[in-house]
Amino acid sequence: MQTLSKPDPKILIALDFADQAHALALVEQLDPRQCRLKVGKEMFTLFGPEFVRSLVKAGFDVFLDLKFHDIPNTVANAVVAAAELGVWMVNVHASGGLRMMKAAHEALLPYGEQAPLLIAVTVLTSMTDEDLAQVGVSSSPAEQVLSLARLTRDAGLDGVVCSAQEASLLKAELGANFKLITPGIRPAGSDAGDQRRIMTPQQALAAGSDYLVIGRPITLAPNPAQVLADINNSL
Ligand SMILES: O=c1ccn([C@@H]2O[C@H](COP(=O)(O)O)[C@@H](O)[C@H]2O)c(=O)[nH]1
Repeated sequence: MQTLSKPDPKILIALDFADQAHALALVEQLDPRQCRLKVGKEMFTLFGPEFVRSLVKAGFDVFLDLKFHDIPNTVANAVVAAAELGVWMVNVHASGGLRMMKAAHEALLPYGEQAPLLIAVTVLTSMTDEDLAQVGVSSSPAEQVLSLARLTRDAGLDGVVCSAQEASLLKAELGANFKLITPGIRPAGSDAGDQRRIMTPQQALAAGSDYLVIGRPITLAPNPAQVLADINNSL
């Protein structure tokens, strides 16, 4: 008997809306086999866990992008709370340190196969050399991303958030199974906005990104479902 493998959509749509009805109108046009959804700080703060549960109930894999950064005990309890929501992926800040990341990883072990993927943010895709220098980091973004990605791997996490510009370096250094989630994706000709380390969807996938986070180029488009379909077809 032939077994059908579960679809593994590469695009994670960042739902960054101040209005829940607007977000849900977009979600209704989407198919969980074609994309996953990302809920970040804006929508979680406005609409809370109930909003996340409604997306999970509608059949979507949800990346809860709250970037936890706190003492180990607090972060461990926060990722457990995320697991209880049934999300597919959750994240912490790698700069919270090795002990913090290990505590988060260990807190999810009782969930076994049901645990969400646990990843760590390295250097925000909005940041340049100059931004890093202003917060006391003298390394380049690529050096800092690699150093934090190694720490993340040592803590036992599943992967990192980085820019696609660092993807080929990280795949070569950390191996194929260490997942790379890359925001800062901009289809050719679209506005970079506040993002600085950007790549097109096609370049990002070729460089080794596992999942592409795309927000405004899809959500602000007149026909978001068509833009999603066009990007998926181009990959
Ligand atoms: O380094 C990071 C980490 C997270 N993000 C988030 O991704 C989306 C990107 O949205 P766009 O509209 O495509 O710029 C957004 O929710 C960020 O909070 C990131 O951009 N960079």
